[in-house]
Amino acid sequence: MTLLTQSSTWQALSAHSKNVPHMRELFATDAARFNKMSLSACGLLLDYSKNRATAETLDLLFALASNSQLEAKIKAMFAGEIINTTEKRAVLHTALRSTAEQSIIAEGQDIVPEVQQTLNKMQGFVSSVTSGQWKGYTGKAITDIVSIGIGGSFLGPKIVSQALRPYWNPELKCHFVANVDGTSISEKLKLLDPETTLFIMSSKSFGTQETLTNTLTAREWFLAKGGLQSDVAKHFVAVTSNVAKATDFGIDSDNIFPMWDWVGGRYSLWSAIGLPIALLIGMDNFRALLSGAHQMDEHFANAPLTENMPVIMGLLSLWYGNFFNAQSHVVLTYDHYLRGLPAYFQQLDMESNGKSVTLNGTDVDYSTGPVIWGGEGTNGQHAYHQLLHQGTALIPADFIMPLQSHNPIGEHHDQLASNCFGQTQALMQGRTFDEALAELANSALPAAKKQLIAKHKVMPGNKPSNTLLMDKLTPSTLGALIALYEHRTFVQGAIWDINSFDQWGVELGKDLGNDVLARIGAGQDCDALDASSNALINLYRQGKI
Ligand SMILES: O=P(O)(O)OC[C@H]1O[C@H](O)[C@H](O)[C@@H](O)[C@@H]1O
Repeated sequence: MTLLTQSSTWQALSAHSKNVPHMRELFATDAARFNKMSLSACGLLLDYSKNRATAETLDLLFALASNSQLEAKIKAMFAGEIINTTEKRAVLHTALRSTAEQSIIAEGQDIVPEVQQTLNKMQGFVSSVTSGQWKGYTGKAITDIVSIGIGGSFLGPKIVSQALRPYWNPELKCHFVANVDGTSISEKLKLLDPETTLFIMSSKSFGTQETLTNTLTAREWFLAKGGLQSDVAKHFVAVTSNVAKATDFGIDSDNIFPMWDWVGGRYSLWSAIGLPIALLIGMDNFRALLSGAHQMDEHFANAPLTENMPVIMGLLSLWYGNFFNAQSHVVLTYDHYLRGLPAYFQQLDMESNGKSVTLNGTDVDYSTGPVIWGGEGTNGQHAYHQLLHQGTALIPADFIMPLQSHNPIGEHHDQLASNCFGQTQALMQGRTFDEALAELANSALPAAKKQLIAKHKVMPGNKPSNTLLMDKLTPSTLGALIALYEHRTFVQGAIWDINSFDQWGVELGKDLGNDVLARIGAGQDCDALDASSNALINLYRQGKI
């Protein structure tokens, strides 16, 4: 057994998990439950009262956090200690949204000045492109940006841009290409004019196959359409921590925006990887996004554990995963602009906490990161919510909704809000057999049939949810919201004692993919691998089944 599961707090939580009353009862016996179990910070309000938790539950969870040295681990991250031990890196995405007055040391050097310099370089670039001063090779202003990148170099820019659509510069369009499937880039290129298109190649490593291949294809297209090699600098810029490789690739050194080893890919939208966002919403709004995240950093670093939003959310999710066998967690966004957020949180959390050994290499004997999934409300209510209400799996849910809409037409927003709140209520209270039977009182069905139908209409309730509200979706509230989930992920990784900042599983896929590519391109059929892989490669080589 690991020290964690042997600990008296863990054992106490395990025993306590069998004795928590149904939430209906918890609400019926405490009119102040919402007041006690809700919290405001950084423009967000978290209602966590619809959870299977009593004061004793929370005390035990906070004790678990304290015993896991959570506060010291938070300090270590902010202080730039090498907490990504397998890759020997500090984890300092928080430095990207620090104030210019702060001083943050990584590997013996204050990194705030270079963060500020890069922001200033982004500012100059954004103003040059959006003012029309930056010209394409025929002297025309840029109208279209194509952001090429994958993983963290794609999801952050894409989803934040999508979320902040009301703030877009109407003169500019942005397209995202991630997939190496030639269809993705081909369909985009069909829409574009090489004279007015600017490509941003985003790759921290500058070694990711998909991104390099898509960039080469974009460059070939540009040259085939009439651009000259000497025009490439006007149409291609890169964001990378590997400046040497980008220069070798042919990107003009003035057009390279740096990032650093101490920023993980899935935490990088705050760096120059966020350039497509900055181009679309302008630098002031981009800085407001950073500032919202910075406020959440301050809250996370300074609020006591019992009033700390990421800590509370992290602990409650861990409670269900480790003590109620919940294997997934659903994120439901009641705002069309936030429809991409579940996919963003999916990468953030699953790539971070999909681990099974502790920092010192011991196999864990508890479950770690759950499957994160979700979608936009209200659409899910007409689909997978059925399983949330009556399925056999316990799936804790986060409901996220702004109180004010950017598009306040008629009764739309009232209906959206009523669906959001109605769902959390239904999940919590469910419907008893007697209630279901009473609803059938006026039907003409025979008594036995009523009993049967009532049985099918029973919903156990007691399904946990958090509700996160904000006044309005703005760059600042979005920044705080994303940072909240980053830190929630950190809290869980810290308690599980795993490295939330490496991704060896993803790396293996890349290595084997390259090996298979070489075998596909070889002059002969493959017989060196397992029978299935050999057969699949050879069928592919033949081009038919
Ligand atoms: O930015 P790049 O170096 O091209 O990396 C892109 C992506 O590659 C890998 O798959 C990592 O697991 C991701 O976290 C990363 O964001």
